[in-house]
Amino acid sequence: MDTFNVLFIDSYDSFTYNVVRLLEQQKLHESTQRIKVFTIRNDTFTNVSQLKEILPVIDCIVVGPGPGNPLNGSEDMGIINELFSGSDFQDIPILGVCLGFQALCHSFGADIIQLKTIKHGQVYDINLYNNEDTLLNPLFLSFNRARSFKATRYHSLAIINNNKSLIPLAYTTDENGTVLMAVQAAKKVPWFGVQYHPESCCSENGDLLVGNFLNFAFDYNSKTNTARQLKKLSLINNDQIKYKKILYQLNLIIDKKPIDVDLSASLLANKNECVNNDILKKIEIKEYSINNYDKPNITMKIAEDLLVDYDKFVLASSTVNKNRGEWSIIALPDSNSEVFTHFTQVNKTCIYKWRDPQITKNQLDSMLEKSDKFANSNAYLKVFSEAKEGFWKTISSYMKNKLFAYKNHLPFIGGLVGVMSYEFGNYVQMNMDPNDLLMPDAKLVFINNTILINHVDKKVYTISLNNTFPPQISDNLSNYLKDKIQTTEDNLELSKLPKDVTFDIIKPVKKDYANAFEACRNYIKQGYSYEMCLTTQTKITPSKKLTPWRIFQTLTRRNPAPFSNYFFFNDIIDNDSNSVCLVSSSPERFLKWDLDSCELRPIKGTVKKSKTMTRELATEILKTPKEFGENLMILDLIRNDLYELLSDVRVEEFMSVEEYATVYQLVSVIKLYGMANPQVNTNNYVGLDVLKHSLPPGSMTGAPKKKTVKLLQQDPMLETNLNKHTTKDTRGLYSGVSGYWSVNGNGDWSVNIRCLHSYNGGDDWAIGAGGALTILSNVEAELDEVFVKLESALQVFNDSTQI
Ligand SMILES: C=C(O[C@@H]1C=C(C(=O)O)C=C[C@H]1O)C(=O)O
Ligand SMILES: NC(=O)CC[C@H](N)C(=O)O
Repeated sequence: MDTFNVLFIDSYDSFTYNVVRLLEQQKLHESTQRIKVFTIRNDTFTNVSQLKEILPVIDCIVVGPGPGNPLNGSEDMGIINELFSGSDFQDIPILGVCLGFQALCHSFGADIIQLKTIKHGQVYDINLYNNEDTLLNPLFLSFNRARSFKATRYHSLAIINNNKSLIPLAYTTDENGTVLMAVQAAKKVPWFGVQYHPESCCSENGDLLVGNFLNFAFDYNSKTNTARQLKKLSLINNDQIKYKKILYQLNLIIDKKPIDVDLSASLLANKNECVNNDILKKIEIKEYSINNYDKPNITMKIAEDLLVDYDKFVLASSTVNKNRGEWSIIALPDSNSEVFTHFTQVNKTCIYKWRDPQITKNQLDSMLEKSDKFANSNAYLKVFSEAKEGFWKTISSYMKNKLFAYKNHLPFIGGLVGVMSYEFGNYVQMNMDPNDLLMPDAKLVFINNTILINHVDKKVYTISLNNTFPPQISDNLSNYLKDKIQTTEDNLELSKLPKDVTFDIIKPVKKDYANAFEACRNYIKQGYSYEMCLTTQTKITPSKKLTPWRIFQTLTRRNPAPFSNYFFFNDIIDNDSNSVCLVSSSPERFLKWDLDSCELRPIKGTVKKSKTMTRELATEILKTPKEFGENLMILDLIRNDLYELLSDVRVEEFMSVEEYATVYQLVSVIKLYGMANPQVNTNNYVGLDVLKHSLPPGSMTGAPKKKTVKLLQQDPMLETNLNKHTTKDTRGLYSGVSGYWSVNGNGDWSVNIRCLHSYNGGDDWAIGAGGALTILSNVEAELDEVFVKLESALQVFNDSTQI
């Protein structure tokens, strides 16, 4: 079947694929042609004549939203201004959305202004002009003229229509007065534009609008004898094929290849064959009941009472809620555990075994410095050059023949656990200074032996992938769980750190924050960003070293959270003092996946708890335009990240209020379905692809992601100046993720916030804290919010147990 080809021009926006999917979901009334959207960037071509070449096989063009301003020319717009100003495209239907709309209007001589009151993530009533021009206008066909409809706005700039050749179709009213919301270009030119975002999950009639445009384009192409149509008809078959090929190749420029096409196949194939699977023969699972004691701190008790002498990673829930915090995981690395470390600073990966007696810190350092490729024959050790991209491949090829769908109701039965930094995510650049200390950006350890705790069903499981679960631990555990656990009262001492240790704490400076805040505001005003997550770092140096575990014990008691993680990577025998550590008490799941679906739970919107701040009051505050807009922007951004890969994305919870130890948070839940259906998931994506694709978490960047990450990182007045007291220029593990990828195909990763991290085994620590800035933010309130978040982890170093 022939397709109706839409060329989508993306300006590196974070809402692009919401529009693309909306277009694809529409149907043509007069044709059975399927709508196919080909997406390119505004700078994919260096000039429009290259685009002109393929016009005969394109049925219409959609120019999407994006950061920047048409007045800045090609730097922000690529070929878009040229497209609208040249005469070669006046016979192809074009729809401009937001930035695309502004560029269209600008090409007709309309003025672009900065709105006095800027609107980002705000829902407004859109009204149609009630006059001759709009009554039968194809763009708003079947719209109910008697009433307005709601739509989301994301714009700093607006159009003043002082030009007769632009026909105004819709408007809204706000503090700025009447703001133009939709136009048709001069009557003979088949171009339309909308200032609002029809693709936002809060916009009404988005499908009707884009459907109308596509149907208009179809009619226009069939009824109008344009030069383009004539050229299309005159193309001989071979040329048609040639141009179509070019179009399909263009669509591949934005790389959406899965990390490894075989991953999902091997997972699903193994599902049926697992009875004969060699791996399965070695698996050993024991189940215990814990009816005696059901507090979430059972995880800590097991670790404290039974595992003192063992290396362990803990992914605990210290609060239990439906669908998050139901499970705790204690992962036990041992000499069989492979450790995968990636350093983005030098583009290198190391692989070795956990605490291999033959590997020393010096040896590893010198290899990292010197060799491009090195394998040590005595020890199991590999050091080689690869970029982030390569590291994803390295871990997936390691896991490939270990994956098998088995006991999928258990979240984790063994597999990779670990941490990833902010810098490990997309768009973040590292500027390496040769004198910088090397800090790993991803650390993953393969776990064979696990203790799994289900807080809801009150069950404990011991699981070994290779029949090596330490008998000592399972014996002790079984006795421990059989006896009524005596110490139901928690040891209060642990909610404080030892009295004889003092802490030197360096916090960010208010003035630097105010400067950075102002700089962010300017970027937002100019239309470069809609929301920026500005973050700070606080440095803590203890007078005497405390173990990471001791700090974790206090943190989980002081700030219970569904994602309380403990990672101490003392994986080289003589290197405890240089080890990476993360102790977190995060409320925020980034991404959970199973074989068929993914769940993301971005948090945006924070209110401090206090005696007078009730849940009702917090709910009221959290639904004000400021918090609503903050959350909606990230919600739409996450939809976009998922839609880029697959088509079945649903908002399952819309801005729920959740209560934590020190704050109320506004949370939305977005799910992606259809990964197990090969007809839908034609690229064979698995959860790991979604993780790779959507890091760093949108809630830690702001929107649009690419431009905002760049501004946060490269403008020296922002995070660089604000965090100069920490000497390092990176966010590190803060703003990254930690979690697992189980061999049964499940995964769960939380955002590293409300956490402490150290790169020297705990000699000093950093706490990151930040918040999203929008045009509605106020500097005092934002700084307060940063300190509230900071305090949720920093309170560990206060003497009091009061919250
Ligand atoms: C940046 C932090 O938190 C992020 C920002 C939030 C906000 O702006 O409301 C809420 C949760 C997190 O996504 C932090 O805790 O440091
Ligand atoms: N969402 C957009 O496309 C925004 C367009 C433009 N950068 C503005 O701020 O007005």
